Amino acid sequence: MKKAVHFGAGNIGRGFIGLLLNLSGYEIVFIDVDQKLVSSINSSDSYQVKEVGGDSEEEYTVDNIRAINGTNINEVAEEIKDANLVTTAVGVSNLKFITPAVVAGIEQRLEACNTDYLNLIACENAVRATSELKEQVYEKLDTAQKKQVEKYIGFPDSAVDRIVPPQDNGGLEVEVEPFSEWIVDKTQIKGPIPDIEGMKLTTNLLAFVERKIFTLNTGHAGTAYLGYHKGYNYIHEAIEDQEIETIVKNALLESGSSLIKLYSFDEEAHKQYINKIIKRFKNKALNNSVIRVGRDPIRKLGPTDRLVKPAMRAFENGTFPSNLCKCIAAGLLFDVGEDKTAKEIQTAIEEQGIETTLTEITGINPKGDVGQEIIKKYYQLQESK
Ligand SMILES: NC(=O)C1=CN([C@@H]2O[C@H](COP(=O)(O)OP(=O)(O)OC[C@H]3O[C@@H](n4cnc5c(N)ncnc54)[C@H](O)[C@@H]3O)[C@@H](O)[C@H]2O)C=CC1
Ligand SMILES: O=P(O)(O)OC[C@H]1O[C@](O)(CO)[C@@H](O)[C@@H]1O
Repeated sequence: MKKAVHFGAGNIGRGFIGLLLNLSGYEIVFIDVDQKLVSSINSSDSYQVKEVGGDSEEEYTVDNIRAINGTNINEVAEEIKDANLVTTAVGVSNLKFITPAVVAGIEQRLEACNTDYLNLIACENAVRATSELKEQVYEKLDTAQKKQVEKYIGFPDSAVDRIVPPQDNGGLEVEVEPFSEWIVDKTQIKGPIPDIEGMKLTTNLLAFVERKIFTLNTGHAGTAYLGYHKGYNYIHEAIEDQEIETIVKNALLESGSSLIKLYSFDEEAHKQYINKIIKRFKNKALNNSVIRVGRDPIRKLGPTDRLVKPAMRAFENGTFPSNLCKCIAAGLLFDVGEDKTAKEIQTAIEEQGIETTLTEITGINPKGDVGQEIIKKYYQLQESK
């Protein structure tokens, strides 16, 4: 049986990548730092994945699973030594923490003269997350090792699209939306293409990953921040608010204006793509909380992330991003007490004011047209609270 080592046994790990690997006949070794989760996987033969909120609600059993605590680097390396595939869904900022185990696993393969091809695919919400992991891994390898790795080990980038909210059942079962899309860069795969059900291949990954992140994630973050501001608990409630739906839809059209130009997308097809995403946000069965979707606003309001990058691109391409500016302004007002970076933003605003904070978080010049618009919207939203 083929073996996949998957880092991150959370929502996407169990509810999407784990499911596809199981459907494709892989044994899955989950690596996680949450010991409770590790023990729970090891004491279960299987778990259920349920599609909710669609026309047909499929249910799947994922079996052939076991788990290892990610802090046991040697044990993880032993598994990578003879694995057929390595995948991750740990959160892009955690990739640096799995690098030591990945490097140790690669070293073990090299020492064992294992020349079977291996591909490592990061399934994270970021443009070129696998390339980021590859860079971190390469920093730790010497020239001879890198030469071998270049021959046998691929680091394909990918785009992952499936909404899987946090689960509150206390077990391993995961409820997911029916839609899913996993697109992998074919040009970066080493050796034969892994046969994975539901994994699509492309030679133009950047177009797909940017289309996904600067539409779905842009819209999700905007809905979360505007929804939180208006006192909604869930994404589906927020997007049913006509005012929020209009702002989010227009923000996606602003973002889309550059995507259409950059990647020659068909304008009508892109509008349909936006409409379908807004419909997915309306899935009541997911109970996706605005606090979770908006989590970590410092990352989500970063210069290359889902709101600021499309806003600046739209502006540079001649579309004024007033709706994206409103979403960014709402993000700066996301004062969720238990969210570490939301708190940091609020403290920065209190201590040094909105202008300096805006530049620090987003890289946007507060005196420029976009900066001025965000600040104006920030004060308007603050007053309307
Ligand atoms: N949930 C969703 O709807 C989607 C999530 N994503 C992306 O997938 C990734 C994972 O997201 P979720 O599954 O929602 O998060 P999650 O928080 O449910 O799962 C992440 C898991 O990774 C584990 N983890 C963290 N650091 C680790 C480490 N150093 N070693 C091993 N395990 C570690 C955590 O303990 C947790 O179990 C993120 O990059 C997210 O942006 C992408 C598309 C959709
Ligand atoms: O980006 P994060 O904080 O990991 O959150 C998970 C993400 O998963 C999604 O729900 C679906 O891709 C996003 O909208 C959300 O931002």
